[in-house]
Amino acid sequence: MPIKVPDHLPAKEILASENIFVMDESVAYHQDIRPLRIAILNLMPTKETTETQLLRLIGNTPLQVEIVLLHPKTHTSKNTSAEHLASFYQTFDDIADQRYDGMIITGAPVEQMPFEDVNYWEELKDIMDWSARRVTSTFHICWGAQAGLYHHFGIPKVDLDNKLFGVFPHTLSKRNVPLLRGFDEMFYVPQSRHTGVNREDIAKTPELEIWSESDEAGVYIAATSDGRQIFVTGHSEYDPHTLKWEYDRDKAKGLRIDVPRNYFPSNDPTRQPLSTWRAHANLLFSNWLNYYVYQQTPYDLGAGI
Ligand SMILES: CC(=O)SCCNC(=O)CCNC(=O)[C@H](O)C(C)(C)COP(=O)(O)OP(=O)(O)OC[C@H]1O[C@@H](n2cnc3c(N)ncnc32)[C@H](O)[C@@H]1OP(=O)(O)O
Ligand SMILES: N[C@@H](CCO)C(=O)O
Repeated sequence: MPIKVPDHLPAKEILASENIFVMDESVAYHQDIRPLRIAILNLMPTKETTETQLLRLIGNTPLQVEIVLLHPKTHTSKNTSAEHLASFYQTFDDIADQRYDGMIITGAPVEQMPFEDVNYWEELKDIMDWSARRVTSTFHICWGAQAGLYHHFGIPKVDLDNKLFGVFPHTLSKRNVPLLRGFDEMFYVPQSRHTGVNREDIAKTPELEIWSESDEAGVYIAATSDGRQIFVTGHSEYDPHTLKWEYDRDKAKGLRIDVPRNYFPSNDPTRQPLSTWRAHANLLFSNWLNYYVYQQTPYDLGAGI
């Protein structure tokens, strides 16, 4: 939450230059409070795991948040039961006439096929177009970020020579960005993908800025300068054991898979991995909810965006 200070206090300028959020008394006086409405488009096959991971991070805020879970109606889920979807999920048709304060579009294990071969691609394009008009800020994760960069800006995804798999050091590429408030100069992020997006393609797109990247893992966060569209290539939401689960799964299937980098103590897969990214993940989501959703969204959603 912001620090509220008298309008002309000298410290205000210093704190603002340090990327600390300071709010004028006059703004604070006029700020109304209501629960935030967040839609999560869950494209993962492991839906219940992803729900838990995202809700854990979204729940780490003093703000009240109302969640609607969405799944694509043009895809029949193999790994999630129809009962679970019927009990807890809606589809885009149910909410298309509404506005939301925030939206999260998750990753999906379809990165190695062309976007157009994904059976819910047409539906996803409609949802992404709607999000640009009707959602204050949309947070895209991994394949969701690749899909958003491709659909909104024509940026292609590219195959990597080897799966990018492990926990990698990342740095800040732009200072004074509210999403990165409180971040360390270097922080860790799990990455688990066979594809990526070329830095040059993002850098030459006038609407986009690069906010964080990694020597080994490439661009981590790109966004429109107003933060209404945020694209995050890694999986900060992953639990401590998620990469181990993916590694064991692929080993059991006889697939060629390297030990995830910088993950197991001494790179020994028989040892228990430790989370080194949880603090940054919590900060990333609480900054997004606060600065790009709560502080930006109109009190009366019907009247705004
Ligand atoms: C790059 C990123 O975004 S990383 C995020 C993705 N990561 C993950 O999904 C990790 C967890 N997933 C997994 O471990 C595996 O997908 C498993 C174990 C759940 C299932 O694997 P498999 O049995 O090999 O594949 P399966 O045939 O069930 O398809 C897996 C998923 O791919 C997706 N998929 C496959 N083909 C298509 C297609 N043509 N169109 C759309 N989705 C497709 C679906 O989401 C499907 O699962 P769902 O029907 O339950 O939604
Ligand atoms: N993180 C995913 C990548 C596949 O898209 C997995 O390992 O299943």
